Order: sequence, then C-alpha cells, then structure tokens
Amino acid sequence: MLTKTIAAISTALQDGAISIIRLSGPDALAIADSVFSGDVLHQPANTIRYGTILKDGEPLDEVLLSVFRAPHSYSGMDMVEINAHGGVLITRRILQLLLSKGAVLAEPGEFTRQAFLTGRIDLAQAEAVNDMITATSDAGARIAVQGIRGSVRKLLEPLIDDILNIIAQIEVNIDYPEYEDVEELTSETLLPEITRWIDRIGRILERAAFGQQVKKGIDTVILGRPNAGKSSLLNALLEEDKAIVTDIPGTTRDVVEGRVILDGIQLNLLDTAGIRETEDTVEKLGVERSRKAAREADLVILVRDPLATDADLDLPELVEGKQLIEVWNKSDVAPREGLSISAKTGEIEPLLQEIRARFEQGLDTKEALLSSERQIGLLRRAQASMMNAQAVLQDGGLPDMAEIDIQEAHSCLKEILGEVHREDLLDALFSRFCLGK
Ligand SMILES: Nc1nc2c(c(=O)[nH]1)N(C=O)[C@@H](CNc1ccc(C(=O)N[C@@H](CCC(=O)O)C(=O)O)cc1)CN2
Ligand SMILES: Nc1nc2c(ncn2[C@@H]2O[C@H](COP(=O)(O)OP(=O)(O)OP(=O)(O)O)[C@@H](O)[C@H]2O)c(=O)[nH]1
Ligand SMILES: [Mg+2]
Repeated sequence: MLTKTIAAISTALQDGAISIIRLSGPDALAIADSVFSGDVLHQPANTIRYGTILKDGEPLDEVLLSVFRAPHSYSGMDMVEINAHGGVLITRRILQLLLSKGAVLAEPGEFTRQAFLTGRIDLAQAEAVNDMITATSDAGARIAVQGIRGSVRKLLEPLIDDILNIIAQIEVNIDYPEYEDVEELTSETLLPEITRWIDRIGRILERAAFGQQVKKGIDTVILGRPNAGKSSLLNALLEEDKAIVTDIPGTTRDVVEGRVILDGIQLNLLDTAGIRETEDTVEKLGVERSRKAAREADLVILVRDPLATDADLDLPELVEGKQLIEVWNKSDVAPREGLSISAKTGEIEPLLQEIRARFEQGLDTKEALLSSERQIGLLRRAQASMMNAQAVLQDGGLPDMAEIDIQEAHSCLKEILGEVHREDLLDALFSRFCLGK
C-alpha cells in the first residue's frame, strides 16, 4: 500500500486564483522532476520554487512547486505540491501529466490515510481533519482543531496505560503466583479500580454527547400552544421573516426549519404547529409532527402565552431526557417572572443567554472532547466490557476471570486511536473524505 505514489487535485474543482495538485509517495520527487523546469531532486525540503510545468518540451503552466521529504510532510512520505493557475482545465492537464508519468490517482482521503499508516497521526486525528472540513460552526471548528492536535490521545492514553498495567499485574500473578516481590492483586483491590474506570469512561461519554451535538448543531424544537408566538420566535432568532405569523391559532401546519449560529454554536431550529386537540385533519397531522420533532430534539424551547386562558402544556413524555427551556412570550404586553421575552419586538436576549449558558459549558475549556460516532461506539463497548469485569468480581470471581473483559475494553480504547484496525473500516472512514485530502 505504501509503495505507490498518489496524485490528486487538492483544491475545489472550479476556477479559482490558484489550484494545488499534490503528489505523495516514494516516487513523488522523481515524477515531479520529470515534468518541472527546475531540479526537484535537489530541491531542499520545505522550500518552494518558481518554474514551468513542461509536457514533451511544451510549457503547460507557470507554477510554484513545494517539496517535503519523508517523514516530515503531511502524509509522512515524500511529497510535492504544485501551485498552478487555478483554472479547472489547466489543473486537470497537470494532473493527467503526473498520472502519465506513473502516479496513481488518489482515492478520497488517501493522503490522510498515508499520514495514518506512516504513523504521523492517529485515527482520531485523521477523523478530526475531516471534521474541520465539514465544520459548520466556530464551536465545531474549535473541537476539530483540538482533535487534529491530538486531544483524543491525550485524553485516553492515561486510561489505556492504567488498564494495561493492571492486565500486566494479573498476568504476573497467574504466571508467578509464588513470586514474593510481586504485589498480589486481589478482587478487593481490583474492584474499586474498575469502578473508577467505568466512571472515567462515563464522564468522557457524557461530554462526548455534548461534542456530538455541537458538531451537528443542536436540534432545537420550538413548542407550545397555538398562538403562543412560536413562529414569531423563529423569525426573531433567524432575524428573518421565514414563517407565517397571524393572530389565527393554528397558523403553522407543517414544520418550518431554520439555522442560526449563536456565539459559534449552531442551532438547527424547527418551528412547529401549536399543540392542541383538534378535529381539523391537516392540523392534526401538524400536531403529530410537532410531537415527533420534540421527541427527536436535543433542546425544546417551550413558549408560554401569558394571555392564554387554556391550561399550560403538560409534556413529560416529549421532553424527557432533553434540555428544556420554558419562556414566557409577549413581555411587551404581559411581562412575567422568570424567562420573559417578546418575540414580536425582538427582545429575546434572556432566552439567548439561557441557551448560551446551557451549551457554552466546556466549550472554551481546553479539556478534550470526543465527537465521532465511531469513537463513541468503541467507548461504549469499552464501558460495557468493564461492567462485565465488575460483575464477575462482584460475583466473587478472581482477577484472572475478569481479565478477558478488561482486555476487551483495552482493545476498544486502542481501536479509537487506530492502534488496532480493520482495513474495511478504514475504507469506510476515509471514503467520506474529500478527494485530494
Ligand atoms: N499547501 C498546503 N496547505 C495545507 C495542508 C497541506 O498539506 N498543504 N494541510 C493539509 O491538508 C494543512 C496543514 N497540515 C499539515 C500538517 C503537517 C504538515 C507537515 O509537513 N508536517 C511535518 C513537518 C512539520 C514541521 O515542519 O514542523 C511533520 O509533522 O513532520 C504539513 C501540513 C492545511 N494547509
Ligand atoms: N404582543 C405580542 N404579540 C405577539 C408576540 N409574539 C407573537 N405575538 C402575536 O401572537 C400571534 C400569534 O403569533 P405566531 O408567532 O403566529 O404564533 P404561533 O405560536 O406560531 O401560532 P401557531 O402557528 O398558530 O401555533 C400573532 O398575532 C403575533 O403577532 C409578542 O411577543 N408580543
Ligand atoms: Mg406558528
């Protein structure tokens, strides 16, 4: 796999000021040398040179060419970057020329895959590179840059080391039970250790759920009685007249979507039909959609109408397990104690502050955050294995009977960093990357 030299266009395929064609692999320098006016083979590492790309002696483009030498490059292999005039046609011609000289067209994410396989980065760092490209909010980008810098390894390595130490101790106890210098490991000493690991993993998982929300945006549903001012609130949050507002209860029938970034945190907003008993077929379907949206939300903003006479909504089953913020609307005519806003006049600052307070926590701390589905799945498996080990010991089992579960947990944690990996899973992971990354 690491014997071929790959090439790809790393900039977007559209006319632009400059485009970059990348080469990576053992023949990168030689292939570049065969098409460049200057001497690439003797060009010092990490330098850029001016020259011409030549095809059969004919000049194709005037370019800048950079050289990186293994292992000090993005991919960890020899690399060349050609900075061309950014037209789609000329960029493609240069790529074709490189392919004709023996380079192989890269697969999506293959430069980053090389970086992983040469050991320059771990798998969590590779995932963070893609997270950076797909980030849609400042908060998402902040988590990604920490990930690129290796935050996941920093977070997990102490735990992995602790577990490995215990495994080693169990094995020594099995192999040399009579050995005097080895401290004997009993279920009594091991059990609290395992409980602590379960807690540690649990805390990481809790924060990971938060990291995941930040990455995809917080699915936020605006819920309430008809006429409470939900659509007005959506419009105020978006600063745009997106949803229809009238004084007729039951105006909103279908779900209306919007997206807003609040201090770097993305809210995926859904305005919904007011919830009430109704015989109207269309409205009924709308109410059902409101309930469904609420069930799938991360955050429910319950809008209360101080002018309404009907009973408040009682939604325990809908909001269970999610963040709930209750606001009184129409503060311009009927201010209330507690969170009180006016969607109509745009005075919604108290609500914004409450949202910030709920979701900002942890964002500016330097503490690392997991956010990938793959990583979280593995972490859950590690936790489940540790719980098995805990149960074995609690049932009076000896440490060596819990070893297999502890080992399983250990291997899940290592898999997060890619220290054990399966080729097909790597294929799936890197296929989500851009071509040329
Ligand atoms: N032109 C260009 N811009 C780019 C990239 C690139 O590959 N090329 N990157 C990627 O897509 C990102 C930068 N990431 C990079 C990460 C590591 C190395 C690198 O050469 N690392 C070596 C040397 C470090 C050093 O000189 O201190 C190393 O880690 O050993 C380069 C780029 C964003 N911008
Ligand atoms: N005075 C005042 N009126 C408001 C406020 N917010 C909304 N309204 C009015 O309340 C009525 C209903 O507003 P909407 O935003 O359509 O209410 P809704 O909750 O979306 O209603 P449905 O879609 O029918 O469920 C409109 O006449 C709005 O102008 C507010 O903050 N103050
Ligand atoms: Mg509405």
